Amino acid sequence: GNNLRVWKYADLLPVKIKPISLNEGGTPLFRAEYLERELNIHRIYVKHEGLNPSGSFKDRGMTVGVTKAIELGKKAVACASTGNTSASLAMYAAKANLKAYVLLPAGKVALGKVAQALMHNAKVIGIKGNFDKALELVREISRQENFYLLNSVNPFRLEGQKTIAFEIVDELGYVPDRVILPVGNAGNISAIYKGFRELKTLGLIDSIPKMTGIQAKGANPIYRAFVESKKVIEPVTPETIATAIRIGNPVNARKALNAIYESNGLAEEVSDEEIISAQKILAGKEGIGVEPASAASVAGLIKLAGREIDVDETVVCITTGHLLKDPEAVIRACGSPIEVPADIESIKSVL
Ligand SMILES: Cc1ncc(COP(=O)(O)O)c(/C=C/C(=O)C(=O)O)c1O
Repeated sequence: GNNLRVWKYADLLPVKIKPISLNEGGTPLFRAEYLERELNIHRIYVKHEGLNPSGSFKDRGMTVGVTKAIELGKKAVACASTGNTSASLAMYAAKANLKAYVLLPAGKVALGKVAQALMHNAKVIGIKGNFDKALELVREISRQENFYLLNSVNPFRLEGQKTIAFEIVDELGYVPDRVILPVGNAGNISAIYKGFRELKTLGLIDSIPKMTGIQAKGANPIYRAFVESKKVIEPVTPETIATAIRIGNPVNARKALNAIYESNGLAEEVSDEEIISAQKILAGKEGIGVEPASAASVAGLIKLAGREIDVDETVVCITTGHLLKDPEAVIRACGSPIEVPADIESIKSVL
């Protein structure tokens, strides 16, 4: 079997059979020393979920969700996706010998994610519409075709993702003051909050971190609801280079706003420029390579430092996806490599 990681917490996961597992979870909690110095904040950790088998945190939800599909005798699984859910679904469905169907917003999914969904043998369908439309369609198609729907409307996805909270407490040995993460469909912030709430109910911890959700300025319905202290959102037409969180009508908005309010947390928005700047700092100064949407958590940290975040806080930023997911975004941000004649002089002229 696997070396336990997510399934170390099997007693808190709603699955009876042997799990479909690819060694998901157990991701590192890196100390962000450059950012601590720059922002003058006591402790900053980065939990790099890009180091999961498919390169994103989605694997935690899929190991539980796909195992549940087997338990329920399903023959096919499906999802709509901005990319990472589809990559993870395809990978776990392959392991489980299940048919996988994914709907993607055509032309708006990072190349690495499409490559994964294709090679892991999913039926990959691009629709001429946004993620929100794709989700609406895949819910109807799954009903008609009896596919097991594995978007985060499926509670078993959130059960797996709550293990992020368990690992943070296990690794730190205490509860951090704040957890900062990017928010798109808002499943992850809801799941992590649930994890902390369960630990508190079990008497294993006595405080809960301030859940701090970061959205792209162009896809910010939860941020807008938060600033107006609302419990429901107004959908927006999403636009951001952080295509993983290019979502206008998050299905878990109510749970996410509840998590933010109950934990005395907050929501913040960051521009595409702030996201790319944070992506470069993480890679160039901390050695942590993430895709644009993941860097939103650190862009939010930078924006909130000195304003909402106290200097003596211990903060955990969740970076949700690996840099390799979106190589084209890197070329756009850094430019292409310089090309020179193959001789010493030419090389020395550009060092
Ligand atoms: C890298 C990355 N960072 C953050 C998010 C936001 O998490 P949620 O707020 O739980 O949605 C996603 C989400 C991706 C999808 O929604 C999908 O793959 O369909 C992501 O891939």
